[in-house]
Order: sequence, then structure tokens, then C-alpha cells
Amino acid sequence: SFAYFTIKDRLPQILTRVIDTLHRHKNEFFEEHGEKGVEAEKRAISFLSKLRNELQTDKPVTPLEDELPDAALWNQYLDYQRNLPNGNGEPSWFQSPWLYVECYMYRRIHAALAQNPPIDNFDVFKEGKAQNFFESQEAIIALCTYFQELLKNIKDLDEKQLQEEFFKLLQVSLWGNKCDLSFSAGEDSSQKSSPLQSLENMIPYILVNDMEKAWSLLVNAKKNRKEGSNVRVDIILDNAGFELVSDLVLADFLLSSKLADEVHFHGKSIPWYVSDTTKHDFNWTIKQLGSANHMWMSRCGINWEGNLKKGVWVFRDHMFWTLPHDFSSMSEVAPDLYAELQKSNLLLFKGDLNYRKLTGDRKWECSVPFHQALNKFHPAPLCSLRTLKSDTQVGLKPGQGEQIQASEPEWMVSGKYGVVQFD
Ligand SMILES: O=P(O)(O)OC[C@H]1O[C@](O)(CO)[C@@H](O)[C@@H]1O
Ligand SMILES: [Mn+2]
Repeated sequence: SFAYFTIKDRLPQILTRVIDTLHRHKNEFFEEHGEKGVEAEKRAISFLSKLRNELQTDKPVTPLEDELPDAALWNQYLDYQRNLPNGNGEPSWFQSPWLYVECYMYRRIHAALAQNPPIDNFDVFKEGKAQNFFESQEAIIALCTYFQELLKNIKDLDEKQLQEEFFKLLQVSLWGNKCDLSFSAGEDSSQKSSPLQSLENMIPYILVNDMEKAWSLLVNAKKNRKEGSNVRVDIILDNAGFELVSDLVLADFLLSSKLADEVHFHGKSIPWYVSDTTKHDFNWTIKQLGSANHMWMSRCGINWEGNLKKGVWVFRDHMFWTLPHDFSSMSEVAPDLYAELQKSNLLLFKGDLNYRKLTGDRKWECSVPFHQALNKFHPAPLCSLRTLKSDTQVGLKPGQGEQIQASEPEWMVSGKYGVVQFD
């Protein structure tokens, strides 16, 4: 299965890259913190080498020994896995649910750094995320330019024209999800070509296309909005780099077109799945754009900083997003976050990992309804924008999955297909 390939090949590669990254920063740690920095680096590397060895030799998953705020929840989850009636007994790397052990690896990487001051704030994936941003420069310029031109006459657009633009930017954000770095084990995965040019040709690759549903929901929310109440959209972010910029453009469009009054972004509180967006990545990206040597790029960055200052854009991170739990347990494990999401008119979930967590990462028949796979997770109307990079897919027409499978056995993991799936 794809899970086997991931645990056997991809995850050890990612760990090796993390170890290399620390090696490469040795001088920097020394310059910043002296001998203490170098000692901390050595301890972190030995912790990570041990982790890689445990993984590759299928050792049991061990309780977390750090005192970070989520440690108890992780250890409870390990107990839960141990006691599953249909489980394999003692959880180990090759004998446990993929979602669980993969999340666990990223949590252990975090522990390797967090437990070792003075390098405890070092994000081992930061360089890769920045590189993805810079290598997508041209695509970012093309998108920012298109968008700023659009803003010039957005007031004159009729409903049909607004809908067209909404669909375009939704698709850019969907295909932006091709650009993650965990899929390629950290290898370059930037957006090279203009993101708007090929949208028409990519329509056939959108296997579930609920863009109309998302549109009607927003139009109706606006029409039915009560005096003094706001239409709110939440974007549960995935990757930094080009994908994040495409999400920010979409969010700006929602405000500028007055389809929404506020947008709340949800990011990760620790480095996650190589390229996922943390608060630092979020602010860094907006700063980079603002100070770019390109008029439309910097216009975007400056406007977005203004949106944050005005409070019409809000960034939040919550520990739940980096726990191993699927979303059906959110109301129990993180009732505060669930209640927060209930305040939204529309939740946009970006990316593959969020899709796995929405559907419980189960081996569903492809024709099982999305609503059923969500297993009662429904804080508000929601829509997933995801390119297929793991073998879980629901909500297809009967026979649709089988038909693609016959000619393209890799269709579920190649990132070539996508869904805009609404519940
Ligand atoms: O950034 P995304 O879209 O969540 O993708 C993350 C990648 O990590 C995985 O979730 C697991 O390796 C893949 O399914 C996917 O390729
Ligand atoms: Mn990701």
C-alpha cells in the first residue's frame, strides 16, 4: 500500500534530511549560542538518529517523555491504540495506522528540537519552505498581477462575472496544493508555470466539483445576513510557499468582492509535514510580499498586513491540528476549537492531510458519500480543496474510481487529480 511505501522510504528520507539540515547549521548555532548551541545540536541529532532506527526496525511506538502541553494527549492516544479491540496489540511503526505513526514522527522531530535549548525554536523545515516560496516567484508574480488587475474593476462586475472569478481563484488554490514538500520527501515542488493559464485544461481532473455549491452558499449567506452580523469564512491552511499565496489571494477576493466580511486562517503550532504553515511562515510570507521589488506583489503584501491589523483577517493555531486524531473526535478532544469553527459560514479545508483527517483515513469504497465518511464532523458547512496524494477517496459516482483505476493505477497518489468537495 501507499502507507507501506511512505513508512519504508519516504519518512526515513525526511528524517535524514532533517539530520543533514542540523549538521549544516552547526556553525550558525555556534555563532549564535557558542558551545551550548553545538551541544544542543548533537543531542538533537542523536535523538533523531535513534528515532530513524526505531522506525526502520519496526520498534514499538514509545510514550512521549517531554513536557510539552500536548504530551499527555499523545500518550492517551497511544493507550487508545494499544487497546483497540481490532488492533495489532503493541503499536509499532509498521503495524499501526499510517495516520497515527506519521503524525507521531513529526511530533518526535519537534521534541528533538524543543527539548534542546538554546536551539529549541529552530524550524528544521524553514529553509525548504522559503526555497519553495522563492522558486515559485514567477507564478506568484503572475497571480498577484492578475489579482490586482481584477481589483481595479471588481466593483463593476455582475454576479455571473464574480462567480467566474471565484471559480478561477478556487481552482488556483486547489492546484496550489500540488506544491507540498512532504509528498516529494522535501524535493523541489514549487509552482513553475503561470497558475491561471491551464485551468480550463485541468477541469477534467477535478473528480468532484462542488464549486457551485460553495458559491451559492456564500451568495445566500450574504443575502440573508442580519444587521450587524458578519459573513465569516475559515481557511484551514495546508502548505506554505505557493499554496499559501494562492489561499491568501482567495481570501482577499472574498473580502474585496464582499462575499465575506472576515476570514479566519488556521495554521500549525509546530513544524508539520515538512511544508505546513506555521504562524511564523504566515507572517514571513506576507512580509516578503510586502517588501518585494515588484509593484503588484508588494501591493498584495501591504494590503494583507492591513487586513490583519484591521482584524478582518485573523490567524489562529490550535494544538488539535497537530494531534493524530481525525476530525470526528474534535468536538470531544478540542471542544473550544469545534465551537470556534461553528461560528463560521464556510470552512475551507486545504490539502491531503486534512482530507485524510476529515474521512478518518479509512479504506472507504470510493462511492461512499462524503457526509458518511465525515462521521458526524459538521461544525459548519465545509468544503475540501485537495489534490489526491494518498489512497483515500470518497463521494465519487459509482464506477468512477474503477474506471480511472483501469487506465491509471497511480491516480490516487500522483497529485494529478483533485476534488472540490462540499458537505
Ligand atoms: O500537504 P498535503 O496536501 O496535506 O500532503 C501531505 C502529504 O503527506 C501525506 O499526507 C503523507 O505522506 C500524503 O498523503 C501527502 O502526500
Ligand atoms: Mn501539507
